[in-house]
Order: sequence, then structure tokens, then C-alpha cells
Amino acid sequence: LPSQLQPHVSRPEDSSFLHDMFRERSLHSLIKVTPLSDELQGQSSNGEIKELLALLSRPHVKSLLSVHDTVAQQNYDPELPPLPEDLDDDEDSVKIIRLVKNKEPLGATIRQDDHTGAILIARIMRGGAADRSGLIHVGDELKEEIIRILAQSQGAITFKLVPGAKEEAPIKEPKVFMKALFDYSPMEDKAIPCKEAGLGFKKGAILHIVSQDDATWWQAKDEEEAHPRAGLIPSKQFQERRFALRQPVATLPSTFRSSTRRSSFGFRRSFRLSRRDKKTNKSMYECKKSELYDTADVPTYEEVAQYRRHSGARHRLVVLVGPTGVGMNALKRKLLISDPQHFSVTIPHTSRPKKNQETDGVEYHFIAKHLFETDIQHNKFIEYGEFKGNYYGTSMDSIRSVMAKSKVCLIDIQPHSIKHLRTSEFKPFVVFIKPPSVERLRETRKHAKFISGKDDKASGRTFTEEDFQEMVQVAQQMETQYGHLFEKVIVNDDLSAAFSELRQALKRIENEVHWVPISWTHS
Ligand SMILES: Nc1ncnc2c1ncn2[C@@H]1O[C@H](COP(=O)(O)OP(=O)(O)OP(=O)(O)O)[C@@H](O)[C@H]1O
Repeated sequence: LPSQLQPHVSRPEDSSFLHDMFRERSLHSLIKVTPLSDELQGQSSNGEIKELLALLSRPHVKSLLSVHDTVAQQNYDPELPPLPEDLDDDEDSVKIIRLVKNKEPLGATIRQDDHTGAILIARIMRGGAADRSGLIHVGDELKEEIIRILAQSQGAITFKLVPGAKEEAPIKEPKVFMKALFDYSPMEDKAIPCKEAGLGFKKGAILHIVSQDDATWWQAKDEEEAHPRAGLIPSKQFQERRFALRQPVATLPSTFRSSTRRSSFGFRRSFRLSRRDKKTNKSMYECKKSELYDTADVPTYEEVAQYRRHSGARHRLVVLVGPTGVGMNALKRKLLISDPQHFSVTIPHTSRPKKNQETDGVEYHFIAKHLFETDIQHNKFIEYGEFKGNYYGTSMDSIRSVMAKSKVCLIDIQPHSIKHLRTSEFKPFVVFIKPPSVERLRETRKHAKFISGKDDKASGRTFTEEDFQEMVQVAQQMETQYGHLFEKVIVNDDLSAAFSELRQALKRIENEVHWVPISWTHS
């Protein structure tokens, strides 16, 4: 071979280099691999040669050799069809993109430029086909009537793009997680730029927000899906804005808790307060601030982070809410009996005189009326009310003192008070106790006493049909207005089943990783 190259190699050092190279043994072995097996065929009597032949004829060795040859010959470039003939040579930068497309959408939305009329890539869905290709960027202009072709075709598609002014820097996926506080269906959303690119979700879903670049449409993945792909969701600002423009939602009327008829027996569950003063028909409940629906709290998204309680750390406060008579006391009682060392309830305050058999700090904290009023002014109570001229209330400090004993504190409050407890100190786990259907209430509560407290046995009576209707209706209203604050909903149909569901849920939040508002994890 060197002699054959002689006419082309003039310098002696080139000639000696080639000579040395072609004498290299490794090169010889490489060249000889294939002819070797042909040579060996003739000498197959020798055992070692037979074994070598068998090895060389194995499919995977053959494949390896074939791959080697393909790579050596640089034979791996795909065969592209000829470039489109109408390519404008004057256009200095046109990208010819060839994508092999499967059933998955391209993962890009387009828009028309208001001035030029050009079709531009509006956004690239994170993790979608276009994003993974790394070839298409926001602002790129589509040069052909490609949209229809893209939507309809599968397999290899070739099209032209004029690159946008600036190429996007590679983006790191932000680790932002939001809990959805409303149900969303892109198919019913008239504003979404592309329904197919939308991501539907239910209240309570945990969404991984992968892009907030666009002020109106975020991109998110549903963390609970097996193969989450980014989809468009309305941004927090946008959702709040359009929510504000809508008709105000039906809010719970301040009279929802009882009728005047109810007032004669409507004793408060936790501290046996009348829900409504029968003379003034005024609600017996006050909370620290206005109980009117706070329009600033438009339920959109809440940023969350994963949280696990360290052993020895304080327990989350367990808050039960629900319509009167649904069974919150019954459930609390069952929890207390099931593990009195673990669960506890608060001791209410009252300004009424202590009875003989009572002990201060056991049934109630007995305090003077003027001191009670001072405490009200200092926002010491999560809820308080007046009954027969005496105050009754649950103080924040009474919750703190239970939590400080490393016990799980159980309270039941009106839903409008929840927001005052939503702090990193209390980390409330809000459970909505929901009544079953009226039919099931009729069956299960046949012999139940509506008012079941020990203080007011005399006022105990069985449920009426009207009580059931109201319980279901109030529950519906509570869910509509405050549903975004409920972390768990338990239907109290069969009491033991509801109890074990509650017990399970409490075990989970005590021991397992779960999502809480991100601000609760910073302290
Ligand atoms: N699943 C159930 N099946 C049958 N009876 C039930 C069930 N749950 C609760 N009850 C009964 O219903 C009555 C009212 O329950 P409970 O006192 O626990 O209600 P509550 O939600 O605490 O109401 P309130 O706010 O008026 O105190 C009680 O007699 C209780 O035993």
C-alpha cells in the first residue's frame, strides 16, 4: 500500500509516517476481522478455531461488528429529503426543522403578530416535543401554512422557521408548587389561547408550576399524574381578576346558622353557647375580625411545600368544621376516648359565676366580665359569644396550652374563623364534616338527640325533617364558600366509619410527608 501511495506522497516524512501506520498491528487486526472468519472457515477442524468461529457467528458479535463498520464509515446520518425548492436564498437565517412526531402534541402555541401578520411561536410547553427538540423557540416565525400539517400529521415533518430575535437561554425548571383552590376545565374556558394545551385540575390538586414567564398563562404539571406534561393554567393574577369581574358568589348569609325557631335549643357545641340570641335574633358568635366574606381571599392558588413533622415537634391543630348537629362532638369524643394521652380539647373561658361542683380550669376558666371584655379587645379569642348575659369563648392561649403539652388539640369552630388560625404556629388541619343525604340522615339519626351536651340535657330533642334539610343545605353553602380551606372532607354517614377515616387522616399528617402552605415551613 505505501508503494501504491508513492505517486501522491512527495515528502519522505509523509512516506515514513504512512509506512509506520500501515505496519501498525492494531490496524491490521481491525482490517482483518471480517476476512478472518472467511479464512478460518477452511481450517474448521481445529477446536479453538471452531470456538472462535462460533463466537464470530453469534448475532450480537455480528451486530457489534456491523455497528463498528457503520460508525467507521460515518453512515448514520438520516436521509433527509431534498430541501424545499422555494427556499429564498436572500433570507439569511432560515431554520429547516425536521421533527419526528408521534401522537403527542407538538407542545407549542402560536400567535399572529398584530403589525406584520406573521405567525409566531407564542410559547413552548415545558417538557413537550418542541421543548425537548431544542429547535423551536418563542418568537420564531413559521414560514409555511404549517399549523394544519402539524396538527394532522405523524411521523417526520419538515418545515421552515425564521428564528426569533433572541434565542432563549436554557431555563431551569423552578421548584414552585401550588395547591389549586378551585376546579378548572380548559375546555370550558373561553379565554385560553389553546384549549388542547390546557391542564384541567380539581380543587386540592398539587400543581408544579414550571413557568410563570407569561403573566396570564402559567405552565404547570399535575404532580399526581404518572407522566405529567406541562399544560396551560390561568395565572393567579388573571384568575383573581376575572373572578373579581364575575358576579359575587352567593355567600353564607349571616343568619345561616340557625333560625329563630332553633334558638331555643341551639346550644353551642364547644362551649355550649346559643347560636343566636332569641331576643335580639343576633348571632352569638363573634370572631376577631369581620365574618363577612373577604373578597381579598379569592381562592386561586396557594404556594405549598412538603412538610413532615419531626418526632417531638408540636402537632398540627385539628380543626373540625361543619353544620350544627352533623356530629363534630361525637367524633371528638370518640377520638378522646380512643387515646386520651394523645388527644385533648381546649378549656373555654366564661364570665358566668362558678357553680359549686365546678373547678376553675377544669370545666371553664372563670374570669370577671370586664377582664373578658379586655381580652376580646385584645383579640385573645378565636370565637366568643354572649348567652344569658354571660360571655363564653375559646382563647388562642387555651389552644397553645394544649399544643405545648405535645398533645393533638381538637377544636370545632365556625368556618369563617379558620383564617385566623392559618399560621405556622397552629398549622391547622381543617376537616370538614359533611352530612350524608337527607335520606341517610333520616335513617341514621332516627334516635339521635340533636342537642347532646351534658350541660343541657333538658333541651335535647330528636332531629326533625327540617333540621336534616337545613344541615345539608348549610353544608353545601359552607363547601362553596370555604371549601378551599378544607384539607379533608369526611361524610358522617356511619359514625364508626367516619371516625376511622378521621383517625387514619390524623395518623397520616402526624407521620407522613404532606403539603402545607410554604410559609408554615419557614419557621
Ligand atoms: N353518624 C352518626 N349516626 C348517628 N348519629 C349520629 C352520627 N353522628 C352524630 N350523631 C348524633 O347526632 C347528634 C348530634 O351530634 P353532635 O352533638 O356531635 O353534633 P355537632 O356537630 O357537635 O353539633 P353542635 O354544633 O350542635 O354541637 C348526637 O346525638 C350524636 O350522637
